[in-house]
Amino acid sequence: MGSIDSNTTIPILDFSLWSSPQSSTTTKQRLATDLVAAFQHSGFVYLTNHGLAQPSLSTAFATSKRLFDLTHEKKMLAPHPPGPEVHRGYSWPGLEKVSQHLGTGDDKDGDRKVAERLREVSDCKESFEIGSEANAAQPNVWVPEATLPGFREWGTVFYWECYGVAMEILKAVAVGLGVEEDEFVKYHSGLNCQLRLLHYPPLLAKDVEQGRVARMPAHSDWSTITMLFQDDCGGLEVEDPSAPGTFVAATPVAGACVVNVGDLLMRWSNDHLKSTLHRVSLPPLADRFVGAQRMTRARYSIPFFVSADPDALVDVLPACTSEKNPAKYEPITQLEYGRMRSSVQYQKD
Ligand SMILES: O=C(O)CCC(=O)C(=O)O
Ligand SMILES: [Fe+2]
Repeated sequence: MGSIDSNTTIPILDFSLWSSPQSSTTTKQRLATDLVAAFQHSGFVYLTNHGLAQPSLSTAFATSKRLFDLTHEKKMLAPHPPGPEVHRGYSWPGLEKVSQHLGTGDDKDGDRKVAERLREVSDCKESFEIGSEANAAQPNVWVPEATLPGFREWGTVFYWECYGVAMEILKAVAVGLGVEEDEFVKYHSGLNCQLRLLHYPPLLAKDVEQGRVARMPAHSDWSTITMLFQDDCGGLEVEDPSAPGTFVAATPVAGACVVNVGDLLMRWSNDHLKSTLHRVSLPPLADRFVGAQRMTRARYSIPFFVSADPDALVDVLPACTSEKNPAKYEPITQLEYGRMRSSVQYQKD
């Protein structure tokens, strides 16, 4: 499981140094260099003044709560379609893990036992996935308007707000790597990003302490980058790439967006930028467990996965290679890459 090292910090950068119209070229360049350095060393950064206004974020969290407060039956009016192809709509607690485990097919008895065990821990998280309305391959699955008025409109507008900020971040990454500002943006029309609402319901402290439940196990993201908004609960932990097995608490920083490198950008940059393992564990403070049946508090988070267009050809940037460090990867389209990753995911454990 590894230990937690709270002394190691994830850098905090003021993104207005990049995006403000008053910023000089030198200031922008410095921010871009610092951003790339953070992505190179930790794979994670906090951005303050990222450009998403506080009222918009407050509305996003309030909307997420309105959604998850609906009854199970109402949320199930927008179910995540079965199978690995389409990631849209509502995933009820336990679905994602169970379907991963049941996908292997070659050890039915083992699969069943794992699934049963996971059902016992089924309250670990629920999620709702939203994409671009233009993405015909991944059609959105909406809760009916009468059930959750305004949800569809909010989701559509917020998706594009996140996209706008993401493109500024990708421009800064490009400049920090010494390539054309639009090097990544040109492959990200916004068609293929994914907005996820996450709710981690309260857990019984003793179940957690005895290791029967987890919130989200360690993983890396498949995206180019991920932007993550989290409430003040805490629990996100990030592996220190220089000390594998050591996880650092990504403590909530008020108003900041956590941004991390995904696997696709790691490949694009010839492993120069790190797609770091991260997980959601328990809120760290003892005072968040209260009462006789001590429970952890609930947690809400909102990741926005910034993904390249399906036909984007992801080829290692020459700027990230040298004679001593040639390209480690063949060119691959985002679509092929995604397929390769989901087939591996469905085979493993
Ligand atoms: O909830 C969080 O803070 C992290 C979520 C996450 O890592 C993911 O959805 O990939
Ligand atoms: Fe993640």
